[in-house]
Amino acid sequence: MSRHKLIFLIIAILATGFIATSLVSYHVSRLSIHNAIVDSTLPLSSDNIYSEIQKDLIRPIFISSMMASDTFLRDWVLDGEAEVDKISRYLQEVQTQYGAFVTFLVSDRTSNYYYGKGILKQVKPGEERDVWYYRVREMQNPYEINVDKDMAHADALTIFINYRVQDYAGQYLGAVGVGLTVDSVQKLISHYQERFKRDVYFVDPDGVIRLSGSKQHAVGHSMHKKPGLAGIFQQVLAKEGNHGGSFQYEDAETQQLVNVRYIPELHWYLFVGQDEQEATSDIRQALHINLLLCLVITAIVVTLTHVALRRYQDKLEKMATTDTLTSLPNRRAFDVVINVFLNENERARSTLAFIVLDVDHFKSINDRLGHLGGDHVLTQMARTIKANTRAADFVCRWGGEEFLIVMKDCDEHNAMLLAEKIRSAIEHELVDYKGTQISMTASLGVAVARAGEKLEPVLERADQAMYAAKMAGRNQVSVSRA
Ligand SMILES: Nc1nc2c(ncn2[C@@H]2O[C@H](COP(=O)(O)OP(=O)(O)OP(=O)(O)O)[C@@H](O)[C@H]2O)c(=O)[nH]1
Repeated sequence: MSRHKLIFLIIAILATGFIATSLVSYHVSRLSIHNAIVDSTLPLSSDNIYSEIQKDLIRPIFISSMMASDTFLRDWVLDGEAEVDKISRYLQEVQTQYGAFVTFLVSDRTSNYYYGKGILKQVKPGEERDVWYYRVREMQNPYEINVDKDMAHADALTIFINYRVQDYAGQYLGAVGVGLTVDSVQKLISHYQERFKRDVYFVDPDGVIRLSGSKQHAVGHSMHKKPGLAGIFQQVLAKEGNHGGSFQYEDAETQQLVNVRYIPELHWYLFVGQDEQEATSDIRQALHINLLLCLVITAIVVTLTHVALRRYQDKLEKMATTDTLTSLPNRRAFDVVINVFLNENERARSTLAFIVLDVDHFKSINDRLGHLGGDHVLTQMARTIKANTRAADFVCRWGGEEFLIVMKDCDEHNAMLLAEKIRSAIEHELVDYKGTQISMTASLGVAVARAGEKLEPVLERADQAMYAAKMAGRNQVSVSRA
């Protein structure tokens, strides 16, 4: 497998592994957040809001019950409702004492609606605004909670506790009670909205939003005009017992989760919603960081692998093309570079010279010093040749005790000069081996490549020249003339 293919495979394996694990963990976290919101977070918020509302309503119920059983109030009605001042002062007093928004009394006998400032009006059976009174009059329960507009306070939306008043014999006398502004509920909604980043709003059975802390679900908007919510509202209404539940819908391409609960005291539905996208923004950020880390890790692994492979390959190439004894390039290295030399030579229309060098009587050196001694002499010989050639010349170990020198841009005359220089250097050098001084000679054959001449013939000529030098008595240079 090529290095590039291997690196591509590593990238593919790492990227697939990293992306798969990141995506799987993202989806698992998202699912668990989704389930947590649907199963516990939203129902819990809804429970909390509901219990806060109930808590807020207990005090006014208690005040209303106290008023309904008050002997002064009942006696005043039974005594013919004389001196309106007295009852309005009473109502005013209760209002300031207990911090109620409004206090009222409706007498069944006179139909008068009393409040802190006197008589507000008279209730009438056909009046839409007075429907509540006739409902209270007929009801079995001692009180009801009703959300309505308060006429005494410019039709402000008010939560009324309507308590039945009876005389000492249990005969119905009228209705009494207090009203609370919906401000406290509104504050509660805003508090939840800000603290838990949830949409909190109340919807009446007609689908109109009555109280809201959410900008998207403003007061007065209708559920039926909201594409995702309309269906949910229908489902809630269709459910038996008005129990509500958890739902989800798409809104402006984001997934919305909502919990709906019926608040019997208000006859409204409490909606607590959450944008799933917003709730999962942290894990989405974590996914992006994960993917970025994966990218960085993949890049590091790939770079390290590339560098390691490159070094290993270079080392292998060097090992394959270097002679281990002399550290000179070997014949394989010659095969690689010679084509480059030949091409360059042809392009430059220059001359390429070859020198084949063979150590004289090397067998006898081996015999005398042993094989290791022979190796030592060969290593030394390589150094001497290298020391007497230019950096641009190519020197390699050609075979056993044979060396080849290739010189670019070199004519026969210069090749002969160099060969002679090397021969002389070898002749005058004494190699020390374990205290024994060894002198050597070498025979060299020179051949210069003719224009267009192939490699084999010129090498053969250099070889023949070297043999000629041997034949002529060794320790000399011979040239093969083309
Ligand atoms: N120590 C050592 N000996 C080698 C190596 N390679 C070849 N030889 C020996 O070099 C010797 C070459 O001997 P011959 O080819 O007979 O030639 P020669 O003794 O040099 O005689 P002429 O070339 O005729 O001057 C052989 O005995 C080889 O075994 C090597 O790497 N190390």
